[in-house]
Amino acid sequence: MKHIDSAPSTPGKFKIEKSPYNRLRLHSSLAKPTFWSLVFLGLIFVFFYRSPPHTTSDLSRRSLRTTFYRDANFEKRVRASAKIRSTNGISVLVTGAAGFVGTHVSAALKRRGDGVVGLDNFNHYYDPSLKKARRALLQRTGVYIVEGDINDASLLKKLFQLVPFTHVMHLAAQAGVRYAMENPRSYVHSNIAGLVSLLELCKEANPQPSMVWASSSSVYGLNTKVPFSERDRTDQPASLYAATKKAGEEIAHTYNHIYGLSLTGLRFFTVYGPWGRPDMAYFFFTRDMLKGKPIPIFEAGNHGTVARDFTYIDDIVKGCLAALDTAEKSTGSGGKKKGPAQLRVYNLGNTSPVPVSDLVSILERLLKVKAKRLVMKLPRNGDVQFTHANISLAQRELGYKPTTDLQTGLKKFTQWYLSYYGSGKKSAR
Ligand SMILES: O=C(O)[C@H]1O[C@H](OP(=O)(O)OP(=O)(O)OC[C@H]2O[C@@H](n3ccc(=O)[nH]c3=O)[C@H](O)[C@@H]2O)[C@H](O)[C@@H](O)[C@H]1O
Repeated sequence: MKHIDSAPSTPGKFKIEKSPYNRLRLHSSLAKPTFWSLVFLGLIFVFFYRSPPHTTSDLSRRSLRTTFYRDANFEKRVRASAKIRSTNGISVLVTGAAGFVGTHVSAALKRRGDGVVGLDNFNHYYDPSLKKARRALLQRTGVYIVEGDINDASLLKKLFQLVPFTHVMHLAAQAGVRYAMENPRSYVHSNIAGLVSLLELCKEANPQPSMVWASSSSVYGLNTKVPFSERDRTDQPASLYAATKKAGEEIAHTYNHIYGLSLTGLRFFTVYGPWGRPDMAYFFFTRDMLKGKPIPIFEAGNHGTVARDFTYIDDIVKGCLAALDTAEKSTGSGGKKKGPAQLRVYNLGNTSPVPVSDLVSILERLLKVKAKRLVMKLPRNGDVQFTHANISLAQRELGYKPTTDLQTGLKKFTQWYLSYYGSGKKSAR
């Protein structure tokens, strides 16, 4: 898997002794604060203003990005994609539309006659050819995906000028709990800076759209009270990914409070299914089992079971659409709040956790191969031992009712996997 950002920028590696400024510091007490101010400003620059991809091709793509949307064809495509074809239909900007959940949600909205415009930066966190294949799939249903980043304020502004979106389905994010230790800045870039960039546009828009966005089951972190309820504590994240999603929930509170934006966060529980994410365990277990490679299965201390409340994509899509359909209008306009607005958070899980070893047994039966199980200790890099959703709030307020068990869902996934990659030669990266 290629990484978004391989440029080293670890502040700990900053070798202050070798700096020429060091000598100046010894000779002038006046220079001391200046030197440290420079170091401080430098660090701020490195952490907050440098966007993750920095290759030459990325830079040229960025300059293209700022101009391509002045093209009349671009405007025509966006408007056509945003066209509402049903009575009471809504007009939705879907961020992360070439992602796993984004593709399924966009297709479902389009199918029922809503206007949908996609936005995706097609980054290289996992194989972008899968994202392009999802884009082709959506193109056939009439959904156009604009290639761009949620941090690109002028692009967002342009899209809001072209289409008075009633709703934003915000699914663009840096996902994955373990990768956060490799590339922490990409999480800040997408899940915090990107979210704020989008909320800034939403708050300025007239009319303001209602936003539904992807939070995560990982916000429950080290919480041990099961099943996880929205009322439980979420102040002990076990990964930076979880921390950025939790920060997103607090940021949502602020924009709701100050600007009257209607905001709904959905805590997804380990979503799986066809067209899924190759970085997730069920996906790469399938790939590696078919190749005869060993698969690492985590267990907690004292041979404790590691389990997940795996949730099938179609159930998640129903939850997303229900959240959009029950979202009240934002109350502000042009950056001004006119009254209190809706602020919601829901668990979208399956309510039946399954041990990871059972998931592997199901895959063995479906793929007709014996897994080479490599049982190992749960690494301390962000994983939690189990997740289990209490979904009564979503049931009551969204009519959310998951109907797909893991066996059925994985059957659909493996059928898709084998038809997309074949059983061996062309396998997922
Ligand atoms: O609900 C979420 O909010 C998150 O769900 C997903 O995270 P997780 O639930 O951790 O899924 P995933 O990596 O597939 O690991 C599944 C299981 O396999 C175990 N696991 C994993 C890797 C491995 O090599 N071995 C192993 O046993 C592992 O310990 C775990 O028990 C999304 O990736 C994340 O973006 C976020 O959306």
